[in-house]
Amino acid sequence: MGKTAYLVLENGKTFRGERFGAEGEMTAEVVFTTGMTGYLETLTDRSYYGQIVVQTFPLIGNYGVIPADFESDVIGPSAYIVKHWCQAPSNFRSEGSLDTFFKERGVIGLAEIDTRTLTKTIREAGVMNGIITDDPAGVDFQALKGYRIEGAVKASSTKEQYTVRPEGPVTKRIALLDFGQKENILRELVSRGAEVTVCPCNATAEKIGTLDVDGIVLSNGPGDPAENVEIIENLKEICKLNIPLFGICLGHQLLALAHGGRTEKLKYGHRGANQPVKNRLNGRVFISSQNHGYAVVSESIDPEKGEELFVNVNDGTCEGMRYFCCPAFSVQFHPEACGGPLDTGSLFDEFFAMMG
Ligand SMILES: NC(=O)CC[C@H](N)C(=O)O
Repeated sequence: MGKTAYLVLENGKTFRGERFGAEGEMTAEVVFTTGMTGYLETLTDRSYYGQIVVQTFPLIGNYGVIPADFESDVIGPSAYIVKHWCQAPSNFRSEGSLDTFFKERGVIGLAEIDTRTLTKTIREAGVMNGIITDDPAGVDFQALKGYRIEGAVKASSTKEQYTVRPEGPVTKRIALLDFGQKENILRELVSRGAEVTVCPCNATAEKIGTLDVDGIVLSNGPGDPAENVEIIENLKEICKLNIPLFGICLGHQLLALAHGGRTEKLKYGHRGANQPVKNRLNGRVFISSQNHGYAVVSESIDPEKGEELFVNVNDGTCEGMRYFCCPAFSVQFHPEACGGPLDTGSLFDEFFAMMG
């Protein structure tokens, strides 16, 4: 049995649990994901920077730790909450248990939490901050309420530009702006024969112009999209290069902001592997993998500049845009999946077709 620790939410609600992984205290925004599998992809997704992730699926860790499934070389979430964690994982690819993995990486895990009640609380009251602590009576609620995720993209992006080449012949050259990218975006591009130059988040139009690329991809990433003022200004110039552009998740949000649009924070976001999205051009519905707390307000974009391409079937929020003023389209969900369904992977093919 692990040592007792607590999750205290900013509304005062307290949940008792048992520690695994690293010791210590952690304050962050508490969000839930409904993915039944794919916990390794979730744990290594840097878009969870500054967040404590709650898994609604009650048993996590049963297939152990499989590095080949990682979406980055760091743990994205600040801490991790589950109902049960599996102490005897079994899988031919497994290289260890969650407990050891968390201890090695200094990440706090909390198990035996009533994740159903916790999820309902967040769903009804909206996303809020929380602290994992051994001393629930000593929580400073003012500090807890004041916690904000800041500087997340800069902290997550690569500092140095680097290039990844395909094994076979190079079909296209792509610049990938790394805002905290998931590795599978890179894999999807390289597997289609692209030579991909991964650029730091603040790469300018001038810099991208010198790379002589056929296309530009804007990656996913953490935090409030509107906070990235410098990147949004750069994107306005990048759009003027008139090179085909594909934005994913944070990339989609930043592209909308660069087109004069607005983003809003959703009550509790979309995180999981079964979010239905509808293509407004042909009415087809796809099941998608998602992890976002903000959404583009599609009406805030000048209809002369762009239109909504995908909409969420559950709540009607914007899931994709296409633009008329430059060769660009973007999606809020994850066509690269990992975890989750591969239904929308063909969007990478559409992007390659766009590059000619
Ligand atoms: N996965 C992402 O790119 C997330 C985008 C943004 N940080 C949000 O929460 O909405």
